[in-house]
Amino acid sequence: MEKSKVVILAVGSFNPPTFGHLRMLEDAKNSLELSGKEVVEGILSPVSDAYGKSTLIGSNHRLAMTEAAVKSSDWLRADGWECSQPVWTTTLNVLKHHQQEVKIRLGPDVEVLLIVGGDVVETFDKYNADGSLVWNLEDVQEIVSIGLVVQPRPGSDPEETLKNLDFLGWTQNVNVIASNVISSTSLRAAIKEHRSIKYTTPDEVITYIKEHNLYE
Ligand SMILES: Nc1ncnc2c1ncn2[C@@H]1O[C@H](COP(=O)(O)OP(=O)(O)OP(=O)(O)O)[C@@H](O)[C@H]1O
Ligand SMILES: NC(=O)c1ccc[n+]([C@@H]2O[C@H](COP(=O)(O)O)[C@@H](O)[C@H]2O)c1
Repeated sequence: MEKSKVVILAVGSFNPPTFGHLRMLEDAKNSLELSGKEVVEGILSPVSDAYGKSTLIGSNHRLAMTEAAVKSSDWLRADGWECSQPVWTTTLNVLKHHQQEVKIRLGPDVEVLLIVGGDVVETFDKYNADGSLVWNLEDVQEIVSIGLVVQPRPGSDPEETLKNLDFLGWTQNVNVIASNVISSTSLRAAIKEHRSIKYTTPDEVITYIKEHNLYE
């Protein structure tokens, strides 16, 4: 049977992009592929300057750095649509934009899944200073019904937030993957199981390991 094809979308500041962002995407790809899906692309979408976070540097720099960050990847790409918008776009609408674009470019059956770190999930039920919710819960519900992948981060407990939201009856559709812990043991295990170790160690080390068939 043909595997279902998916694209993973990561939104955020990328101010600057880090190995943490890139590992999050590699881990999500590994996890989705273990569950029988084919991951055809990963998109990193820097937020527009109009998001208004005081620490944000210009999106021209954040997009250029994100493009540089994915240069050595054969499946990740930076996308400038969101940051070229003059107004801030909600994450649901960024997701919908890519759903439409991917259907045209890669085919009508290719799904787009959002990936976020645990810290973002923790903001799902939080309020802004003006008393409004940070996220519209209907947006979160729609994102989750499409399919959400979460990677916990140190100090975040996304499962607790999801449990609190579970009265809404839809959070079972969230795929919480293992957090990103880098150790030599975890790299040896990943190599044995044919999972990616990219962005855990320099590319030169990965090439050496491959050339010498180490840890197989
Ligand atoms: N090390 C990491 N592990 C898992 N997810 C991560 C990691 N670093 C970033 N992310 C996730 O990547 C997405 C984009 O994050 P963003 O660019 O806002 O980075 P950030 O590290 O949270 O930035 P800042 O420190 O400026 O708030 C978010 O979903 C965030 O949770
Ligand atoms: N309601 C929403 O759609 C919503 C709310 C807060 C953050 N976000 C997104 O989450 C990402 C991370 O934002 P923060 O760096 O503020 O956590 C950004 O891409 C931002 O656009 C979306």
